[in-house]
Amino acid sequence: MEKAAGQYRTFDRATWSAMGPANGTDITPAEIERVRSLNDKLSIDDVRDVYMPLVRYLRMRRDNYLHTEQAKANFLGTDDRVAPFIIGISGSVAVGKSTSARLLQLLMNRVMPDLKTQMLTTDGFLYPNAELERRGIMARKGFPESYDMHALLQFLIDIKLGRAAQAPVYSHEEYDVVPGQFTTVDQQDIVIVEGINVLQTGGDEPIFYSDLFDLSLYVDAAADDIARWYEERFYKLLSLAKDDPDDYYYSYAHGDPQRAADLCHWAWNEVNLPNLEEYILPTRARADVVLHKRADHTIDQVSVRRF
Ligand SMILES: Nc1ncnc2c1ncn2[C@@H]1O[C@H](COP(=O)(O)OP(=O)(O)O)[C@@H](O)[C@H]1O
Ligand SMILES: CC(C)(COP(=O)(O)O)[C@@H](O)C(=O)NCCC(=O)O
Repeated sequence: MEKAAGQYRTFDRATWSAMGPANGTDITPAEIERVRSLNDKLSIDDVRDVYMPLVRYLRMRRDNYLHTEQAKANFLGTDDRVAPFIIGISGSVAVGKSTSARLLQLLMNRVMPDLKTQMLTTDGFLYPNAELERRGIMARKGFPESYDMHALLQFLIDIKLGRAAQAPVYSHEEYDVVPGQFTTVDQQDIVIVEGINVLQTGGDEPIFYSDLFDLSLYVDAAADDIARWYEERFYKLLSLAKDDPDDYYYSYAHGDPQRAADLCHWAWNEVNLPNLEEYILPTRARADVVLHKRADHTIDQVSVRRF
């Protein structure tokens, strides 16, 4: 699905940055390092020019949501606590969604200390490898059918109903879901959910799972740039894995370099790129805000959806 003509207003970085707060940001280089993913790039200028105006925009949208929900409750005569505001962050594998998600959590907690903001990823809802093997879809990890969409939908519904909700945890090092490990979301005001599938509809479920998101962001870049970032990250991960026998990449880090190169090539060309083209990019036109990255990972354009 291409963006409809006029559907978005696109701002270059200088114009967008003027919408930020006058006093910039007090984020420190150490905090930036803490949220930055391996091989991603993030600077204080990026925080000031792109993310501070974005946090202002998200805050305005959440304030409006709160007013609408309170007005609805008054009209209906209910005294329900306003449900958490759920923000989704989507985009390709290796585009840097996690950096954006962790940074937004940090900034929102800083700018709105009276509100509780939590961030989590959807990869915990991937079926465990044993189940992917049983279904014969091990080479489809990340595609819609590799997620337990029913569980993910129920998780988001529980959050909206104000119940304590538990998300399973995925380990990239083990390349599998970790048995018995969970992240709990309870009584938050804002929940940031990051994953390649957050703008998808959710298969045969009665409600569109994407409808549970109150606002969505899409991190966008040219596929050739993301392919290069994926490869650079792959070799950094390989180097980090060489001293850890439990890491999925350990045997690749020590074996024939061609075997490692083949894995990298296969994972991008046969799994992550087709997934981007067939299932992730087509959802971009539903995002409320699109952050576009250049080849050097810096954001040069911000598009805000008008309708
Ligand atoms: N094999 C791996 N081992 C350790 N960490 C990984 C591995 N693959 C990805 N990651 C990390 O997991 C996070 C999510 O990666 P990914 O799903 O590709 O999305 P994105 O790059 O858009 O955040 C990133 O922080 C990335 O650095
Ligand atoms: C776990 C992933 C599907 C990403 O999931 P996400 O956190 O974006 O929901 C992806 O990182 C992955 O493992 N893809 C399979 C092919 C590969 O090894 O890259």
